[in-house]
Amino acid sequence: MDFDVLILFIVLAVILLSTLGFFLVQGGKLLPKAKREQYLTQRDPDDLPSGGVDTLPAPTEDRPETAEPSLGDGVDLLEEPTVLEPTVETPEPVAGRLARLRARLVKSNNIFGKSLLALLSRDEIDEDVWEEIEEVLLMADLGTDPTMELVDRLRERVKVEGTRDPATVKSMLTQELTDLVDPTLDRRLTVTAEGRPAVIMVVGVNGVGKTTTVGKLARMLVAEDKDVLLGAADTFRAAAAEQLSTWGHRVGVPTVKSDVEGADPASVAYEAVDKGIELEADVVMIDTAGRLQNKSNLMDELGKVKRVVEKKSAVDEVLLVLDATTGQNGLNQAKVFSEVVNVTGIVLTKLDGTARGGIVVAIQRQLGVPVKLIGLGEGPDDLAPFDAAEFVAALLEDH
Ligand SMILES: Nc1nc2c(ncn2[C@@H]2O[C@H](COP(=O)(O)OP(=O)(O)OP(=O)(O)O)[C@@H](O)[C@H]2O)c(=O)[nH]1
Repeated sequence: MDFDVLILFIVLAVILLSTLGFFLVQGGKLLPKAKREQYLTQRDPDDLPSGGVDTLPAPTEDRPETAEPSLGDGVDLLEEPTVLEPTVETPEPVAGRLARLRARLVKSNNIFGKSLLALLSRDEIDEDVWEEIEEVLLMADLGTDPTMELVDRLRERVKVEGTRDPATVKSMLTQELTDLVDPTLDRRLTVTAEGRPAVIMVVGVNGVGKTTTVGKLARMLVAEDKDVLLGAADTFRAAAAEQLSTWGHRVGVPTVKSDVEGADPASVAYEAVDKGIELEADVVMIDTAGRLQNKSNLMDELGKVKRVVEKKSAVDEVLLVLDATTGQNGLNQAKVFSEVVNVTGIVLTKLDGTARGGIVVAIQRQLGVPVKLIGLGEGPDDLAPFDAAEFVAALLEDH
């Protein structure tokens, strides 16, 4: 009898232990599985791999619980560590930046203004002189139509006013060039949005200065007391995300990035905007990888980045970064990028290294999109809002 009770007891114990074991294993899987499903349903259906770019892997089962469950595996939010606080820099105020940087513009572009002034001050302006004037304007990348228009206007005025005195010539040129550059265009950046962060995407071909521009612009916004968040959607170049977060750290701005090389840029951009909304940032700025405008798969990928972000928030600005030293080639880039992502403003970089300032006019004419910012050096505060009158004054400044 005792033996039977013992057998019964052992059988019951075995059943109890195996049931417990079953639930323990399930319990270990349930939470991550639920999390993974939640993660997958949060992804955009459009957010599929394309052109050799991988989607971010879903969280693995042994992924530790974190305070940021909404971020996919491989996407980190780099909160500014407190140890960096003492080294956080105070960027230069935006007002008066172009005045400080004007010497650079004068140095690189003054030859253009000087030649024009000299030619127009000649005692006699014959056809050869007008041809020379045309040449100077074309060399400065003003573009054919604006050059012809300007020469016609100048011819008319010289005929009517008939004066060669340098001060008058200068004021005439200032007026005509300023009209061409168009002071009436709205060049303000949209950096506020109602009830959500303003979203700025930065696009362009390789090496034009996109990441540098995002970094410099973050500094400008911080100087205006904006809370900024950066999204490193340039997942193609290994060092780009690091480069961007370094810019962010310098002014105490967090960066959302992926630690998976070649991760889906649309995912990173989406997570950045998501995090920006959660943190109630004023502005989210998304850096994208450089891509040639004739690579259709890469241009499609860029379109997708914007579309995926738009599932979360409107995109307020798409800034196309153009390298001023590449001259007319920038026009082709601008055309194609505009078709894909509806460019709202141009950032013209490296104007410190070229006498081709006329490209400002050519681009605006061709695209109907204003130049909003200009880059005048590699330094952290060498980016300035573009101002038509200041720009022309710098072109014609004596020195
Ligand atoms: N002189 C000068 N150099 C600049 C300016 N803006 C950017 N640069 C330099 O241009 C180089 C390329 O800049 P990046 O910001 O890495 O360019 P990117 O477009 O992000 O490059 P990819 O990601 O490879 O496409 C760097 O050496 C910058 O310092 C500028 O206004 N003037």
